[in-house]
Amino acid sequence: MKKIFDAQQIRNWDAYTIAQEPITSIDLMERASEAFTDRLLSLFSDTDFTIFCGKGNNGGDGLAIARILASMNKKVEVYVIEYSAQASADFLINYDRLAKITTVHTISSLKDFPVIGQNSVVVDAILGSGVNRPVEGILKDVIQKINQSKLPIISVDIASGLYVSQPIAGDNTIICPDYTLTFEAPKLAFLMPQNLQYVGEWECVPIGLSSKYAQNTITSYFWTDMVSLKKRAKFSHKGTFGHALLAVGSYGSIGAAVLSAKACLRSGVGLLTTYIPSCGYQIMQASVPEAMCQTDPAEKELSICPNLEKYTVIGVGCGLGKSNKTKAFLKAILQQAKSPIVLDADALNIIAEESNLLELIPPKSILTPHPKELQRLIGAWENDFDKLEKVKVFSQKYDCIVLIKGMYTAIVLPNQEVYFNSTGNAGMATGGSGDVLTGIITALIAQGYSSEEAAIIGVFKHGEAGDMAAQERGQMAMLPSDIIEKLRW
Ligand SMILES: NC(=O)C1=CN([C@@H]2O[C@H](COP(=O)(O)OP(=O)(O)OC[C@H]3O[C@@H](n4cnc5c(N)ncnc54)[C@H](O)[C@@H]3O)[C@@H](O)[C@H]2O)[C@@H](O)CC1
Ligand SMILES: [K+]
Repeated sequence: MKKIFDAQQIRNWDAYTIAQEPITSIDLMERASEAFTDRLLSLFSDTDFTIFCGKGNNGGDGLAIARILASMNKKVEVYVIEYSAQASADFLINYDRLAKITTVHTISSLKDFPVIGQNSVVVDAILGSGVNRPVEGILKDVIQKINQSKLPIISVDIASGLYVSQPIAGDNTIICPDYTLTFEAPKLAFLMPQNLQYVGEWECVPIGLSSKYAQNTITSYFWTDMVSLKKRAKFSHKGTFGHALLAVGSYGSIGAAVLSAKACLRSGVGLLTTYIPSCGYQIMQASVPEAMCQTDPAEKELSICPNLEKYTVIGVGCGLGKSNKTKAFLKAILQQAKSPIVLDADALNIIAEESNLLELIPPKSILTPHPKELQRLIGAWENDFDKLEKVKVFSQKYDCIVLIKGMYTAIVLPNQEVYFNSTGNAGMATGGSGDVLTGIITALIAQGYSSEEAAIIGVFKHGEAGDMAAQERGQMAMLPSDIIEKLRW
């Protein structure tokens, strides 16, 4: 798990490391530039490099990277953009160091913009995490020219012009990189779908910033790049791992019920009962013999709430449909459930239509909407940051955990913490993936994980299994049932 910091916290992290390690700021810049260059060369070993530098510390990095590349006999052209009379102290030191070994060009107007060789990659070291306003004048012109170059662009730390943790206005001019190699930790901006073109592929390059600072600094944003599981006790029996009820399915959607049940069983649940419309009985018994099966008196839909007393946790929603009988069934479930439940798909659509049901959701329940379902619950949003804020308000108001599903699924907790998930791929954007996730999360709660843990771990393992399935089959061919097959705990 990594913490995600805002621009001010990043500055403080830098300063703390300089004071506590101790290391001079110019040496920290050198360390960052060496780490960047290492990774750059593993991506592009046979190319030339054209480096555009601003005059802050991001530009200072660019100059140091140029010097390191030149010292390795790489062909490097360096351009400093003259948008300001001021420059940072470390920029100036690196300028002098570089000017001793090579020519440093300047760009004062567009006529200074070079013709870049076709074998070159462009390194964007114009503005970094210090950007605080839209670019104008020569900066804007150069960024536009670079974006038009059609050459691979690698941004140092963050694309020039992109804010670390705030939305950008529609007309901002920003570098559109192929790669961002960012220092130490992810930036919130990278995780917002609207910024995709301003990030490209991204990865963190460790530069040894203080781990103590990271531990002691409070943030509400986290990056889940690993999870830890509880050890399964040796002397255990099926009762140790809970008894889950999955109330799922309707005529034509028994497949959703089957997927959620299989995923639940593959995720360590002790006992599973599926509660389905009677039309699904044979299908369920034949395809999931490990699960007990109880049927609703109605043939094609769920209509009556079963006795919930013996269950550790209830997952409800996959393939449910929205008939009036099912609406009444859901209301009864919400009224009778005594502990958190997992709500998916049509359970959420019904709640969105009948907002009086919101108050009935048991505290710490988990809601797993896809984007359309989310919009029905919280209304439209202006941008991804606004969406996040609206979900946070909703989560706190109804004391529930809400997933914003998609690339980097965000798990929003009632305490306002947000966990962005690192696993998963576009091959999972297909009907049935959500049913698998519901099964996984339900199983984790049955085994005694808190709702928060179950959501974070479940989303991570779901994505991890999806990545393995994609590796084997390719994103287009993989099925939700492949995700289940790839689950490993
Ligand atoms: N934070 C860290 O841990 C480290 C940071 N380093 C580098 O330092 C960068 C941050 O350096 P700085 O804080 O100097 O930030 P920048 O290099 O982003 O430059 C900020 C400067 O540009 C000005 N500026 C901001 N927006 C502008 C705009 N739209 N048009 C014109 N001028 C604008 C600001 O007033 C400020 O003077 C990082 O992105 C990274 O590349 C590295 O050297 C290593 C360590
Ligand atoms: K940059």
